[in-house]
Amino acid sequence: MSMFGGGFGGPGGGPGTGPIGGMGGVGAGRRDRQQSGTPFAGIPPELAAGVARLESSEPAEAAPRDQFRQQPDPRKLTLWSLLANRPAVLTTAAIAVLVEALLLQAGPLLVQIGIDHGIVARNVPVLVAAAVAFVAAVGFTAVASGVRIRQSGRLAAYATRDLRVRVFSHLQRLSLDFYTREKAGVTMTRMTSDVEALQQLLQDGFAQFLIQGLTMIVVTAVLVHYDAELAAITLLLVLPPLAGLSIWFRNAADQGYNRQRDAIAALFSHLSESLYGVRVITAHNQRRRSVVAHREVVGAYRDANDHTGRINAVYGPGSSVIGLLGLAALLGIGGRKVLHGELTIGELTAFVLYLNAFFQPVQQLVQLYTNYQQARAALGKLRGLLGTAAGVPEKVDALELPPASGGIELREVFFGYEPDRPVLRDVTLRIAPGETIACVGPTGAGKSTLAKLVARLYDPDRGAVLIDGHDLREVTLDSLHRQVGVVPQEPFLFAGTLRDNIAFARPDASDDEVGTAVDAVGLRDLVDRSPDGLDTILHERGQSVSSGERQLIALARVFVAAPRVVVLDEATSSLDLRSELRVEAAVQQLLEGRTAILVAHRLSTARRADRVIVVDDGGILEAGTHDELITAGGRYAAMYSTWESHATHG
Ligand SMILES: Nc1ncnc2c1ncn2[C@@H]1O[C@H](COP(=O)(O)OP(=O)(O)OP(=O)(O)O)[C@@H](O)[C@H]1O
Repeated sequence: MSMFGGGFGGPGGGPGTGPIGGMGGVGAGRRDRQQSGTPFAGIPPELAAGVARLESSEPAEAAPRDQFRQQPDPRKLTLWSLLANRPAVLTTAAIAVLVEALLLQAGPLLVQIGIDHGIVARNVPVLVAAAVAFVAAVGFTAVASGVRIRQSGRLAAYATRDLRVRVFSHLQRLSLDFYTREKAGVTMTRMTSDVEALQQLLQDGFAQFLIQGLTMIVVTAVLVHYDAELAAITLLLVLPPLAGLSIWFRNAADQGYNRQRDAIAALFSHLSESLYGVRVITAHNQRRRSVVAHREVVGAYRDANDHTGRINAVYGPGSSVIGLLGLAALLGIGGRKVLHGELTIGELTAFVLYLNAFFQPVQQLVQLYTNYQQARAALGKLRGLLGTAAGVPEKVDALELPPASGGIELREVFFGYEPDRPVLRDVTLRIAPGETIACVGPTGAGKSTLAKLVARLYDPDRGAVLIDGHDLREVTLDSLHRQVGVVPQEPFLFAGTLRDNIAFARPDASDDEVGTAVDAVGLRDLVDRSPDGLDTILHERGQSVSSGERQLIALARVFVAAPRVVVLDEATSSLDLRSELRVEAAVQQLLEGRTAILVAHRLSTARRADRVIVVDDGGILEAGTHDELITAGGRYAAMYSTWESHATHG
C-alpha cells in the first residue's frame, strides 16, 4: 500500500513548510524570464517606470506572525478566548454596544416627557425639546450602531482567522493515523461550516446579545422606577414560562445542532470522495449508486435541519406569545391604574413602549440563542479536533538530530495499526551508513510499514527505531525530516510551478540546485518541452504530467532536500521500458552515497541493492546480498526465479 496514501509531498516538506500553490513562483518566474531574454519576457520597457512606481508605493510585506510549533497549543478553545485576542477592538465594540443600548432607551422616556410635560401640560418648548432630543438620540444611535457593526465585524474576522490558522496548524501537527482514520470531508467541514457557524455568532451575535441583554436590564430598572408593583406583576407573569421554554429549547437544540454538524460533515465527506473518485465511479458505471448514496446523506442532513426547524417553530412563536400575553396583562392592569389615577397616561404609554422594548430583545435573543447553540455545537466539534493528540508526538525536550552519518537500527520492534493485529513482530535490523537495503515480500507483508517506522510516520508499539544511536522519539520531527527523505509510492504534486514542486522541501533552493536535481533525475527533457520551463504550471495533484514524470519530480524533490537517509516506496504502477529505465537511473543517482531503504516491488531494484531483506509473517525471513540469497536457495531465490521467468517470457 502507499506510504502516504498520496497525501504528502517529499521529505522535509512536512509540517510548517508552508503553502506552495504558485507562491514564490511569480517573483521567481519574472526573474527567470528576464534572464532568459526570450521575446515577451519580463516587463516591457515602456511599463517599467509605472511598475517601479507601483512597487514603491506597495507597503512592505510584514513578516508572518504565525509560527508553526510542533507542540500543541495548550489554550482551551472557548468563545471568550476567540474574542479576547484583540482587546482594543473588543473594548471599542463593547463601548459602542453600551452607548447604543443606552441611547435606544431614550426614545420611550422622551415620548413620556413629550406627552406628560409637553402635550398634557401644554408646554410647547418642552415638546419641541423632547422631539429635538429624540432626533439627536436617533443620530447618535446610528453612529454608535455603525461603530459597533464595524468593530464586531473586525473582531469576528480576526477571531475566525486566528481559529482557522490554529486548526490548520493542528492539522499539520497530526500524524498519518489521524488522516487514515478521519475522512477528509469531515475535516473540511470543521474548517468551513463549523468555523462559519462561529463567525456568524461572533460577527453580530455577541454584540446583539450584549445590546439586548443590557436593554433588558435597563428596561427592567426603568419599569421598576415607573411602577414597581406593575413591573413585578408583568415580569412575574412573563419570566417563569419564558425560562422554562428556554431550558427545553437548550436541551432539544443541543442534540439537534450536534446532529446537524454530523450530517453536514457526512455530506462533505461523500461529496469530496465522489469528486476525487469520479473517474472510478464513471469507469465502473456506478453513477446511479453514487447519486443514491448522496441522496441518502443529503436526506440525513435535511432530516437534521427539519428537526432543528421544528424546535425553532415551537420556541420562536412560543416566546412571542408569552411576551404578547404579558403586554395584554399590562394593558388591563395598567389601564385600571390610570383610571384610578395611580399612573399618568404618559407613564402607561412609556410603560407599554418599554415593555415592548423588553420583548423585542427577547425575540432577538431567541434568534441569537439559536445561533449560539449552533456555534456551541461547532465549537464542541472544533475542540474535539484540537484535542486530538498527534500519533507521533514530539517530546517537549526533544533534541535536534545532529548531522547523521545514516546508520539505522530497528531494535526488537513490534508494531500493529490495530492493537489486536500485529504487522511486525520482534523485528531487529541494522543498516550501515551508506548502505542500500531492499525490502521484498508478498503484498501486505509489512514492507511499507517497516519503511514508515524508519521515517517515523508511526512509532513502534514496543522496541525502538534509531538513527546513529538516537531513538527517533527523542529527536525533533523537524530535524528528523530534514535528514530522512521519503519518496512515497504515489507521489503527490501540488498545483503550482514545476520549480515549486521540485523545491518543495527547500523553497529557498537556488536555481542551480534545482537545475542539478533536474539533470540528476533526468527531468531535463520535460523541462525543455514545457512551455515555460521550470515555471510551467502543474495542475492539481500533478494531473497534467505522466505518472513516470510524477515519480521523477518526487525523486528530484528529495534530491534537492539532500537528506542523509532515503526511504523509497517503489511505485507499483508499471511504466514503459524507457520511462522505467529513466526512473531506475534517477533512483540510482538519488541513492548515491546515502543510506536507503527501498520497498522494492521489482526484483530488478532489489538486485542492485547492497542487501535484500525478505519480509513476511511479521518479520524478516531472510537477509543477505542478492547473490547470497540466490545461493542459499530460500524464499528470495524462489521469488527471483519466478520473477525472472516472467520477465523473460512476459
Ligand atoms: N493505516 C493502516 N491501518 C490498518 N492497517 C493497515 C494500514 N496500513 C497497512 N495496513 C495493513 O498492514 C499490513 C501491512 O501493510 P504494508 O503496507 O506494510 O504492506 P506491504 O508489504 O508494503 O504491501 P504492498 O507490497 O502491497 O505495498 C497489511 O495487512 C495492511 O492491510
